[in-house]
Amino acid sequence: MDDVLQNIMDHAVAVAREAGQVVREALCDEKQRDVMTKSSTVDLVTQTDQRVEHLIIQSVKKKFPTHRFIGEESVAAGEACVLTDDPTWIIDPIDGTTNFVHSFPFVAVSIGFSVDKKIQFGVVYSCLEDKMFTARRGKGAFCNGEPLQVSDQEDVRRSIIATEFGSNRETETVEKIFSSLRNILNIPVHGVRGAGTAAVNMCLVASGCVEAYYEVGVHVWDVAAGSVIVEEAGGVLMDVEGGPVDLMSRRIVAANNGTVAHRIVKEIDAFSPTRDDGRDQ
Ligand SMILES: O=P(O)(O)OC[C@@]1(O)O[C@H](CO)[C@@H](O)[C@@H]1O
Ligand SMILES: [Mg+2]
Ligand SMILES: [Mg+2]
Repeated sequence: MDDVLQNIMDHAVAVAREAGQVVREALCDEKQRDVMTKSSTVDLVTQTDQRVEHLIIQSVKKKFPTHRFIGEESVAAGEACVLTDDPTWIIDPIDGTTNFVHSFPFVAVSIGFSVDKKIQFGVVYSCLEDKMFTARRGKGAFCNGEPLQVSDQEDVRRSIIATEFGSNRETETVEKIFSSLRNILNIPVHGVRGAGTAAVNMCLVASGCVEAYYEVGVHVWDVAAGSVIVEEAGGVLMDVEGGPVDLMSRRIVAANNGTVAHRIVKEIDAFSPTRDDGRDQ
């Protein structure tokens, strides 16, 4: 299985690079950034998202015809979002579509690969920075081939915390997001940041320049690849209420260590969006 998995991962890296090239080219063409909307007027999608997901899935199907897929835009088009024990590619063709539309320079192709419902490897290609983040379970995390290591900071007061505001603008949700943010700022922490993509935020944790990232409202395709990259860089994952993380729950804390993660959890005003797999929370 070892060599087989490496072969699959090599293909993921190659197709992520190819997809990133398409995204970079599309950035120069207004038409390919024309905006459509999904769950809300600020949940954006472009034909480039759809084109890139199609490219990745077709390329994988040719080489690995029995594998399954969970792709953001396929799910938006009505496909089921179900994780089975079968080999499954979990794809966000463009993580940071809003950034892409505005040429804000953090845009990633995110590919996680799961077997037995466990993420085996993750590939995040931050294509405008030309940074290829990779991690295979048990084999370490890398950026452009250089090993990654989380920050050794234990004191949340000396930390940078990353989060996002998401695309749900219902009053109650916005209130909760700001309540968590206020609590965390008031700890106080050195700063709060957000790249506009969950995948890149997680790679920033893995790289050691951000101590923790948390968000309620992410989807499995935003965080599948990043989850193994964080863990392989020495970090930890947990639910926003401190229990074990569940990638379908749309809630995540990714941190450099348990001390920082648990401290952040204390300040999060948690809520439970509808799960990606439609099961009860
Ligand atoms: O829609 P996209 O561009 O793939 O996802 C981007 C994003 O909005 O999704 C997450 C919330 O769903 C955020 O972390 C992130 O900023
Ligand atoms: Mg995304
Ligand atoms: Mg996306």
